[in-house]
Amino acid sequence: MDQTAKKMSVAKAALEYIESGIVLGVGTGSTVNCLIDFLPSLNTRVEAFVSSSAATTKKLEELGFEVSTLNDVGDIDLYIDGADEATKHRQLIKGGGGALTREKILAAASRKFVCIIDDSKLVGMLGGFPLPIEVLPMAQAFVARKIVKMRGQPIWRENYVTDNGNHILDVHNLKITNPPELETRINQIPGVVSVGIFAQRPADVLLISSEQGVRTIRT
Ligand SMILES: O=C[C@H](O)[C@H](O)[C@H](O)COP(=O)(O)O
Repeated sequence: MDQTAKKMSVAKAALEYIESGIVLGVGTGSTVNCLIDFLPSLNTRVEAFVSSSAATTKKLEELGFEVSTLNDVGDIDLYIDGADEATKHRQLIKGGGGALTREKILAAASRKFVCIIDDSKLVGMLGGFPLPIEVLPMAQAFVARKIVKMRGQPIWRENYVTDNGNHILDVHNLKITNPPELETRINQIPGVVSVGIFAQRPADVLLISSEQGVRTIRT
């Protein structure tokens, strides 16, 4: 089973969580794109869609779905998104596709967050994947110096601008032994818009696809 097949199978498993009449938050990335491709064949009727990125909005609209803003709908019943890394405690690194800030807002506004990954992303400790941090462009060098003091190696994602007009630092070689604590510490650096550690609001349900099928870890 190749990685695309694993992404499709975990996306399909997430469809079971979509009930009629709900407000559905849709994440960003190749795994979520598989989910979006399944949506037209869904029998249940979603009341409203909220999107975490311009790319996801475009894909939903191309399939004929109307996309609402978070301000329009209030809270989200269910948020489905992928991740770059996940632990069995459902803590995540996200933002490989640069959408971390809007994803974090949607996750925080959701009653239930279902994260869909393939087994290559399940890790014992977060940090093997370079940690994305969205920063205000004028604070980029300042934040980078602060991160170096934390013993990380920040690399500017060149020629990339987020949907919010900001920059991304990808931080290599960080030992994330205490994810919620590091999430707070990085969030407190002036100029940081958000950090790709999702530990204070972890996923409620983690679906992991492998050769053996889809496994569920939940609260
Ligand atoms: O900014 C992007 C998101 O956090 C994605 O959920 C994450 O990068 C995983 O994407 P993919 O499903 O393409 O591996």
